[in-house]
Amino acid sequence: MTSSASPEPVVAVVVAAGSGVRLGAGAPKALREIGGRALVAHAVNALAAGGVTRVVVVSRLELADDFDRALADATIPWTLVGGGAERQDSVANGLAEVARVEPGARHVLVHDAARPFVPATVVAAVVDALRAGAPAVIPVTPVVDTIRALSGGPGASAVVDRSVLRAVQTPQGFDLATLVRAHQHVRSEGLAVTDDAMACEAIGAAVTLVEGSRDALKVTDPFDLEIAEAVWQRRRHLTGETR
Ligand SMILES: Nc1ccn([C@@H]2O[C@H](COP(=O)(O)OP(=O)(O)OP(=O)(O)O)[C@@H](O)[C@H]2O)c(=O)n1
Ligand SMILES: C[C@](O)(CO)[C@H](O)COP(=O)(O)O
Repeated sequence: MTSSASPEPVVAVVVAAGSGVRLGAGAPKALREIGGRALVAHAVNALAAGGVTRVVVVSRLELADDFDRALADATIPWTLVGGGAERQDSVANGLAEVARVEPGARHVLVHDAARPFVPATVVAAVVDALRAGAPAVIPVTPVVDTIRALSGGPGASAVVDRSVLRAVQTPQGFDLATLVRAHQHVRSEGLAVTDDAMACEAIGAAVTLVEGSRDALKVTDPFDLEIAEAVWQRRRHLTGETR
């Protein structure tokens, strides 16, 4: 007799509560539109295409009505919670909501709304590695430029071996209990982390790397928005999607 149990839910926290300072004046970054759809909606749909079944979107609550409209036709269920002063605080708020809406979840992804076009294959690779038992999984891409580290006096620098460097992306995937414990540790120790894998490493969890994609670029400044538009145009012509 084979089990017909449905696969376990895969929940994601989508962090969208940043100020978008580097992007400059205009609509909040997560609500900027490409192809008539907000970046946060593209990000949620990208996660759904990779197997995510529910999302908790962490936003600036004063923008809740705008997020409701932006996510009205999202392809999976979502709930909205308020963000915090730093990205790690927003993640912590999202994790608290995950415990409320999906109490049985064992795994969680954390994704930047600022990475709207992560390919489904990358999302699926993160989920697969989690299901294979990894406590923390991050997508990474090679570094393509020659890199120098600033060192010593003014103008001093030294080349760094780029073959051992990787650029880290999201969605990052975690054993949920591990990530919750990691964020408790970060908060109690007053640590600042720029991603959630750092938090898990701080409590000794091993971090597994999977192949990322340049399509998963983070929209940080106006140039990135132009690149993201080009990624969307390419996808639109390949898939015929109109939005
Ligand atoms: N307090 C914060 C800060 C960031 N983020 C989210 O974390 C992701 C990555 O952050 P970043 O690209 O730095 O976005 P911003 O912080 O908005 O950008 P900036 O630093 O230019 O203000 C974004 O989706 C952003 O919305 C968040 O939810 N809460
Ligand atoms: C989480 C992240 O996208 C991984 O590269 C990155 O650390 C976010 O940094 P930001 O300064 O909050 O954009």
